[in-house]
Amino acid sequence: MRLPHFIRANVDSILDEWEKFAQAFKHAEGLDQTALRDHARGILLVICDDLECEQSSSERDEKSKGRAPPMPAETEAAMHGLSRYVEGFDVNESIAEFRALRASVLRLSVDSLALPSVAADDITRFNEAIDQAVAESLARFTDMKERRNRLFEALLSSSPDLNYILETTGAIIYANRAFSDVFQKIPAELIGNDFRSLCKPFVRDIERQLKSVVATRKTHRGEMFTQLDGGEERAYEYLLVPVFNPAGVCEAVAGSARDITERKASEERVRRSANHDFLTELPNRSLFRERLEHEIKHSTRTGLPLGLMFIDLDLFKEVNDRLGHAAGDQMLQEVARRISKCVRDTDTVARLGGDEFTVILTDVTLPDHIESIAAEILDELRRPFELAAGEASISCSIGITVCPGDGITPDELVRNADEAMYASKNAGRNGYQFFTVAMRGVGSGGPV
Ligand SMILES: Nc1nc2c(ncn2[C@@H]2O[C@H](COP(=O)(O)OP(=O)(O)OP(=O)(O)O)[C@@H](O)[C@H]2O)c(=O)[nH]1
Repeated sequence: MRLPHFIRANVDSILDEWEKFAQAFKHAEGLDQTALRDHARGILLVICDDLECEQSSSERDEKSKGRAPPMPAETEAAMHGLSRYVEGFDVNESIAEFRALRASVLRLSVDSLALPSVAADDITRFNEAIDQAVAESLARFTDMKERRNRLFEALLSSSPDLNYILETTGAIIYANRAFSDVFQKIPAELIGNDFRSLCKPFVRDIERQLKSVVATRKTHRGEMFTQLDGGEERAYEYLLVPVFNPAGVCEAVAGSARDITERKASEERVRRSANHDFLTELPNRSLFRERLEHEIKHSTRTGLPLGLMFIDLDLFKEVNDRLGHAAGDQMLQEVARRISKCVRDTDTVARLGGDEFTVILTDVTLPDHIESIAAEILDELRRPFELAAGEASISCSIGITVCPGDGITPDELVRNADEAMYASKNAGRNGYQFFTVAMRGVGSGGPV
């Protein structure tokens, strides 16, 4: 009996035997019998057709050297390679399927005593045909794999994010274009380099995080601010992700980093605009309240008094009326600068709105300190203002209260300073007054 006839007559038994083996593959899980068997049956039948054709001695020679005549585009074996790629098989599993198929055919043909009558030539040709099928299947499989690699490479290369893969020791396995651009290299130059040697400014952090990702097997997320390319400082958010081999061992760490400098700057602008006055860039009313509460607690803790000043420009309306609103704005900006110059960085100058400013003086060790700053502010504001629309002069009225002497809550202190400022206006402007109990209820007393 010829081998092709044996295979055709026993194809189901051969496939039953083969299937027991093929089902054990990790990636065969979830595949039904039809999907698993389809190509195996097809491949066997194609081989049978081939064995049944006469073969010249030169064809036999070529085939035995692995040079079969060119096949049509999609042979059954090539389709097998494509399916196995899509189903997620690995190369070894794919090759093992063919070995098992060969073994099943040969063993069953021996067991059923068909062998003595099977022509030796059929066996040789069968082996060659199986080798040919392996080659076709693998060619298609690797073709797909290479294509996928090419596409992933294109995807990663075109990404503006920095993408890279590291050995667990820190050596670079892969770096995309954005990553290598930052270090002013081409990607190939980076392969094999130790990642830590590129990132000197934060080498300790990276070393610690790399170890931790490998040890904990968990993704690490972080943000860093650095001058990676020696230029201006930039902000990055980054991920370090452990990559596991099929045995579950962490074999590499995949990293990506995104430049978030612009986003951070815009968040900072939003944060500032919520807390700062647009015109003068000083803290606004809400930040002033927050700082005052904070400084009262600080004063209670340290036992050092705190001074609060309310400053209102005198007859500011006349500047607006004479030189225009824009000139008034310019004066308010300059007033903010001049007041800020009179105090320490740790003090707070705020604009509550209109022509009203406040100053929180912290850690007042000498009682005279507040008075001398008030005098300095008065002097500063008395100096003429060179505005775009012309020269202008102004003065201001200042009300002062002290914590804990005059009060210990924000509301009390604000009311006191406001009333003292009104007392100063009433006393003829261009001066300062400390709060006294006698002033209570005389000023505007509005809430701040
Ligand atoms: N240019 C400009 N003017 C403002 C702004 N906010 C408020 N003003 C003006 O500031 C002036 C404040 O006037 P008031 O404080 O009521 O009175 P004043 O003229 O300063 O007089 P006294 O406070 O009584 O000394 C008003 O004319 C407002 O229109 C601003 O952002 N820019």
